[in-house]
Amino acid sequence: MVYLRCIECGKVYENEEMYTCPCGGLLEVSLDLDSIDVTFKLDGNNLRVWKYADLLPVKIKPISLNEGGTPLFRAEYLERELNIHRIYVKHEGLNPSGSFKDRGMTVGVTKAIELGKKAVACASTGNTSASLAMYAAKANLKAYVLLPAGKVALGKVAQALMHNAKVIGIKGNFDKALELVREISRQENFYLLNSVNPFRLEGQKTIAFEIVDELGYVPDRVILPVGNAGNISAIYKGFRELKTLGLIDSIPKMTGIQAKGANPIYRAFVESKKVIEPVTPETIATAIRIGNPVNARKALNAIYESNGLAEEVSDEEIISAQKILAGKEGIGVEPASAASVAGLIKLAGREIDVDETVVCITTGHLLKDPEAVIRACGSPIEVPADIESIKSVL
Ligand SMILES: Cc1ncc(COP(=O)(O)O)c(C=O)c1O
Ligand SMILES: N[C@@H](CCOP(=O)(O)O)C(=O)O
Repeated sequence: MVYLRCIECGKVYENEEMYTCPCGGLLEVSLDLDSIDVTFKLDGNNLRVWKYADLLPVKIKPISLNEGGTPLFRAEYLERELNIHRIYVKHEGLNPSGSFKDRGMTVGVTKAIELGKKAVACASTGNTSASLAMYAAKANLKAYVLLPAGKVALGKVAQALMHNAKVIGIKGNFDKALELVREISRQENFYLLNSVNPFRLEGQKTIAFEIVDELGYVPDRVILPVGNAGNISAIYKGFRELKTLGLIDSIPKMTGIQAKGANPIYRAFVESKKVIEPVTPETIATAIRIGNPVNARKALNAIYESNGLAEEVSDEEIISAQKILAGKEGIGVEPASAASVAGLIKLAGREIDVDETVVCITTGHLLKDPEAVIRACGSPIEVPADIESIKSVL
């Protein structure tokens, strides 16, 4: 049996079509882990989201585009430079739409079908909309997307448009778009697929399952960028479930990295608070340009309960980490994704010991934001079409 449980008042609901508790608290899916027969093996084989179907709360055949199974790269350059023995990068940019959101959408869109919904909707800084549009197309559902106009990377808008979503830009930031889409979804009976939807987050918890599956053990620390804060909450839940099932015996320190200009969770953490003060967000990492993260409470719980931490990084540190990943490790990520590695660089030698095993999650692909690349690297050199001219710039 699947229930939704309020993380604030503990009340439990059988109604699957709720996003928050009447008390205002966030809901999470509560699985009866004692009665689930776990048939998958954490043996490193057949990695993909639906390998873990025993722990995914849907009853019908999934709407799937073969999401998950992303590589865990050893980051040897960073290991040498930072003097940390084992650093891995889990490249979620290699999911079908180019971000980790696909893990959530395969479950969320399947749930939409199960509930008999005809349309899905989201607010987005870009990746959620690209993923929503792709999975809605596959499921033959209508998709509606609200974006902060002019603040979304071009690759992501292109994806949402081509996959047939109705894309609406608003003169406001992501937080405003989310407020609006929540109300519109209520009025129009759209299934809301932002991370306030607890079923979507169930898909994202498979990142934790895959890390253990691929590595063969539990890392000491997982570092990831934090925007609306669903992913850190979902991954932590994944580790918690494996521990409750007796499949692992420790949980990594969940380490959330925010951009300096969009850092409410970092601010709450440094003041040991459980409640955030929203900020007006601004950062080059548009994917995490979020000032009032909806999952802040879940994320802060994940950080405190796992003995993790929150850190902030500047836009310069983000771009520098993006260049190191691309130029030294061969891993192409969008700016927000590089925040995890920027955080690692900042915390190395301070908070992170030399013998820790660290997994950094890179959340989105380099090609999502080509304009950021040109700003960081400049445009290609142009020369006349002759050997001498080419040689002169080698
Ligand atoms: C590329 C990328 N990285 C990180 C994040 C932050 O994830 P979350 O909102 O789950 O904290 C997002 C979206 O929010 C994203 O698109
Ligand atoms: N970066 C996100 C912001 C929305 O987050 P969500 O997890 O609540 O959907 C995006 O790609 O839109």
